[in-house]
Amino acid sequence: MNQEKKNKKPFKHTASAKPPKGPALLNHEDKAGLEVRATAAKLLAAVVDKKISLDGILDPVHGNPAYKQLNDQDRALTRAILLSVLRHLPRVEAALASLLESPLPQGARPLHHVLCVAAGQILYLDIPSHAAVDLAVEQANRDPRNRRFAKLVNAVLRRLVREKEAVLQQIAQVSPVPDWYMERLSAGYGADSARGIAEAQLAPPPIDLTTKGDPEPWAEALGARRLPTGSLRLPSFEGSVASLPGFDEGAWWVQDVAASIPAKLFGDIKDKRIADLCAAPGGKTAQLIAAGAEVIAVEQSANRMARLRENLERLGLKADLVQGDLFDFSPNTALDGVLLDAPCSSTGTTRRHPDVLWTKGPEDIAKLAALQAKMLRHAATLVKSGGLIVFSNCSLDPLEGEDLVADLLREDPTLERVPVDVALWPGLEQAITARGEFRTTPAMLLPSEGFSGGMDGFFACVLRRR
Ligand SMILES: C[S@@+](CC[C@H](N)C(=O)[O-])C[C@H]1O[C@@H](n2cnc3c(N)ncnc32)[C@H](O)[C@@H]1O
Repeated sequence: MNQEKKNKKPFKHTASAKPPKGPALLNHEDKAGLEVRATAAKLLAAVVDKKISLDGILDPVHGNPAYKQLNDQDRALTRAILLSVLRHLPRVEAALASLLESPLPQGARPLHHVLCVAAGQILYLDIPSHAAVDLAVEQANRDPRNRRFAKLVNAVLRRLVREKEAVLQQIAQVSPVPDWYMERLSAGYGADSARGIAEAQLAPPPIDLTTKGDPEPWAEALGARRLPTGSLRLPSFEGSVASLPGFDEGAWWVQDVAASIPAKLFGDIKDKRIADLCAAPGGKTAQLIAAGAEVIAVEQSANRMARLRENLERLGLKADLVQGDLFDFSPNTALDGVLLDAPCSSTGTTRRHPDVLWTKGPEDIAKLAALQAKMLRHAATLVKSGGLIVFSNCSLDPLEGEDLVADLLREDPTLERVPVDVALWPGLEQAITARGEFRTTPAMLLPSEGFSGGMDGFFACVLRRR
């Protein structure tokens, strides 16, 4: 018993264990593997220490140079490692802490990142553990800042490999999200639901499609699951969606099931004039056009407007495109409807963007909520009497949704809420609040045979100008 306890002692920073490999001549595969891990550690630092968004870093054109110089296969591996580490970061850190006798020295962030990248692979990815350990030790050896810790890296990671199952059980008790975020989730949803949402967002999201016309034939052609909104969920799939039937002919586009809800809230919009004020990359614009509306798509970013244009071209859909700030947009005649799918903290999309929880904080949420309230006030001036305003975003925070709308309705008596009719949304009753607003979370939509569950966190509601 004593002996066993002794063996389980956490490692000191000076721990001596099996000597790590010194700098050695690496074969081609090892070299590539090392480059991937070094890049992953560097990019992890950019996200958690410099608060740079992963989308920007991994952009194939404007992204990080170290990432851009990798081949496609190595980029995919780097991305998979980063997503996995960021998704599970509090638990990865807890696993490492349980194996260390004392915390790493304050300035040892490069070492922290090397260890996290390796531990994330060992715990959560289907990558041979010995490769993760050997490459991390080699990485430490090659970096003068980390060299003196190479033995520690070797010892800690080897023990993590040996004790993986026990460690996984132990860290399952640790909150999977940062404390600030768990506090906000708990305040908004109650402790139990908050925990459910935090666990649900650990699952990588499935791919959902919205079809231009009848989804039924495409459900069959793609072997997809039909969701309550009419969206299609692909079975587990690796590769490019561009290779699937229907892509080239523009029969569908990728859109999370939750993101497909706001545009549907207008009801029948055939021949109505609707402005989509935050339009790119255009998923909701496409839905509005496909439903028969005459659409004006407003988008501030030139790059994102170019993407929207490309997307509409592939889909064979036409809108009036206005590139500019929505605050400068005022059409000659009042509109039948306006969709404001506003820029937000994106906390509802952490299944695919786990970096959000490390690059954003409560102060960003407050700032974004204030901007959205200003946008919504402007949006409301653009519709005629009786016209509808659909407001939505992909945040889970009530400050950016329920609270903001309640404040606006209190201050502007010319607006009223049009409650969503639960009877029209069979299968999604759980997502409609007592006030008649949509509130989806990653913990909603149960899995069915062969298909995963879940949906992005979204807020959506309908307002009418009296
Ligand atoms: C959440 S995204 C919209 C997603 C889009 N509705 C869709 O379904 O594909 C928000 C968009 O608003 C744009 N945006 C932000 N501020 C804006 C402004 N002041 N005027 C117009 N567009 C803006 C951003 O560039 C971004 O493309």
